[in-house]
Amino acid sequence: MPGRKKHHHRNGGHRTTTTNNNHQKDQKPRPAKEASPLPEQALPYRIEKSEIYGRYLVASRQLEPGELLITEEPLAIGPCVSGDPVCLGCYRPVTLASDQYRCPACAWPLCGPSCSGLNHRHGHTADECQLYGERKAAAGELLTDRAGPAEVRDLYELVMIVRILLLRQHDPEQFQLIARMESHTEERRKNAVLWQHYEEKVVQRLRQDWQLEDLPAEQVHEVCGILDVNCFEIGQNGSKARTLYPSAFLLAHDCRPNTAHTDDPRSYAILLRTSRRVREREALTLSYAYTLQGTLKRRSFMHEGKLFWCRCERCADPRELGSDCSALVCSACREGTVRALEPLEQAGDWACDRCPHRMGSEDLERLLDRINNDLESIDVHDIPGLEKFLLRYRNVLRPNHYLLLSAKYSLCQIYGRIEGYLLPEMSPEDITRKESYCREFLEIVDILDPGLTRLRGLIMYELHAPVMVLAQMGMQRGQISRQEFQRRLKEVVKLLQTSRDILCLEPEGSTEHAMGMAAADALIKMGC
Ligand SMILES: C[S@@+](CC[C@H](N)C(=O)[O-])C[C@H]1O[C@@H](n2cnc3c(N)ncnc32)[C@H](O)[C@@H]1O
Repeated sequence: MPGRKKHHHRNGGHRTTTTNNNHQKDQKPRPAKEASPLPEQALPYRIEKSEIYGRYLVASRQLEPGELLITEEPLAIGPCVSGDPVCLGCYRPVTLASDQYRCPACAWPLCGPSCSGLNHRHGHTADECQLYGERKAAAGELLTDRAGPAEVRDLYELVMIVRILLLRQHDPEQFQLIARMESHTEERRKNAVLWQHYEEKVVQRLRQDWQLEDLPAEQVHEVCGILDVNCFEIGQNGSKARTLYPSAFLLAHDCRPNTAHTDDPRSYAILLRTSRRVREREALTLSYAYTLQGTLKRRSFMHEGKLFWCRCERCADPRELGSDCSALVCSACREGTVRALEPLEQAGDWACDRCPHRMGSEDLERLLDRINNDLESIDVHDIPGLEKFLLRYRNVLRPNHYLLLSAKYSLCQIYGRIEGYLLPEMSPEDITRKESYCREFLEIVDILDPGLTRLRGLIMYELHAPVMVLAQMGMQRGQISRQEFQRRLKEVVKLLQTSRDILCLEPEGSTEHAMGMAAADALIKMGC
């Protein structure tokens, strides 16, 4: 699957938000109007409330893996907050060059005059275009190739906020569904840096530069909070957007969740399924953070954006449920393993299990940031670069460390798929390398993201090819017995069947669904 730009730990995951409307919270929560058309008593979940989670969903009966729980279109959608400009209609990348097509009325870049998102409620609407057109000098016209990434980011950040504020007048019912979400406004107000950022970049900008003086500052801050706490990051086939969904926002977070979600590339609807069996009354959970990140990073991400400290089983375990994906090699004795002493103490020390060496969490964070920057500077298609990265840090990080796994995941995907490394021209050593990276990665995904999850489906699909090719080579060269060949073939069939079953759950038109179909084809060709 060439074309991925970022390493795995930067991808995937979910983002969510909140509201501070206590009067609304006290009402009996009801599924939103766009939620499943099933009558309330037939829904596979119900809404509960707790001191810790606030509102959250629990299974109303035992649920089997792969059950579709929620499918609903977004209440609001907009570009992600990043320095990368996208089309306001379909969220695919655009440039800011002078020859980039732009909306004739408001001057924001678009992919082209026939973009499917033009005049569409999930894209660039006439209401938004009119407002931006009136503020051309404060918005669209600033988006040129002279604009730096921070300027571009600041302008794109405004889009979804403005879209939600426009709903106030144009669709008050829809706006109310968003306003009932958690915003954590009071806690956010106490964070001076965060509050100031939104005050300057959003509130003042909209009220002064955009001359929207009538916008109440409080309401704008509320919307910013709702977005930070409840947004999902979605996208297929190159498009990237953030969305608010009417019911899916209610799911609580867990770092080893029991649901998985994907989105329809045409309607942007979320499809949320159980990834494994869920007992009646068990909380339905998804991961707000990137599954393949270490505890320190996941917890600080959730604390900064979602305003809570995660205390799930994985976060509480220094070995992260046996995955050890935050473990380091001891820099003093070179033999022991360094792990958090008290993982739920964010500022607590990390210690070696063999010698008295200790490390403060701030030093550790600095070290991890440095290694992360190193990884990010390597192109995801640069096989020698990624291999060197693995060598450079093998005496610093344990093999399952999330930063090494991230590089290994990129390698799993590109070995066998790019020029110079296509399977027929790869050496048996390189094919074996692809196989072992896939196996190492799968072992960890089986622990941290088990069941019917996209990551498992993708990695199993990647693994079937080297197992098959090496089995054929071994047989041709007389290196393995017929019995061993049959055993390996059986594994290939199992891998293809599971990846087909997982990836065919992805929406039609997505790359993953196409891979699921390729797995199904391969099985037919093998007579299975
Ligand atoms: C997307 S909202 C979920 C719905 C929210 N509980 C509500 O009542 O609107 C995310 C918020 O739920 C709470 N939350 C979700 N998962 C949690 C967890 N594992 N531990 C503590 N709080 C959690 C936090 O307040 C978080 O900011």
